[in-house]
Amino acid sequence: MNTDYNGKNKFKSSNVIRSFQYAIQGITHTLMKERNMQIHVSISVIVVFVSFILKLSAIEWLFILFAIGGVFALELVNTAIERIVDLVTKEYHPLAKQAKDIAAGAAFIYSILSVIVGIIIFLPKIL
Ligand SMILES: Nc1ncnc2c1ncn2[C@@H]1O[C@H](COP(=O)(O)OP(=O)(O)OP(=O)(O)O)[C@@H](O)[C@H]1O
Repeated sequence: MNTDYNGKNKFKSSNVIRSFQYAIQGITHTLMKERNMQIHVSISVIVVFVSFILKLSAIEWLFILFAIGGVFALELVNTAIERIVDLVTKEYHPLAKQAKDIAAGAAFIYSILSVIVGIIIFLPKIL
């Protein structure tokens, strides 16, 4: 294990800027490799564009931004869990399936919630 007696990782960054760079690397990797993330980004661009056109209120913008940010964040966590599972085993294992499916379930629930938020905000304006 790459940890000392304090549980610190020997790869741990001591530099805040470098930590941000690693986070951006993680986001970029997910954007390049995960189809779901690419779909989220495409939909988010359209949603933000429509939000500007429809001149949302500040509260409506907050809901939209939390919906978009939450979906991105959960997709990143979901991808991280997929990577860890694949690191641990390439063989079929029921716990590997549970871990991946539960993480996917979390992302799915937030996506559904975001769609509902979108319907509540946009539908009355469009009708
Ligand atoms: N090692 C494994 N053991 C058992 N089941 C697995 C294992 N790896 C993946 N699975 C299952 O196979 C299915 C497909 O998994 P996969 O890793 O391709 O992710 P996914 O659900 O297609 O997500 P994404 O499209 O985001 O990559 C899921 O139900 C997952 O739980």
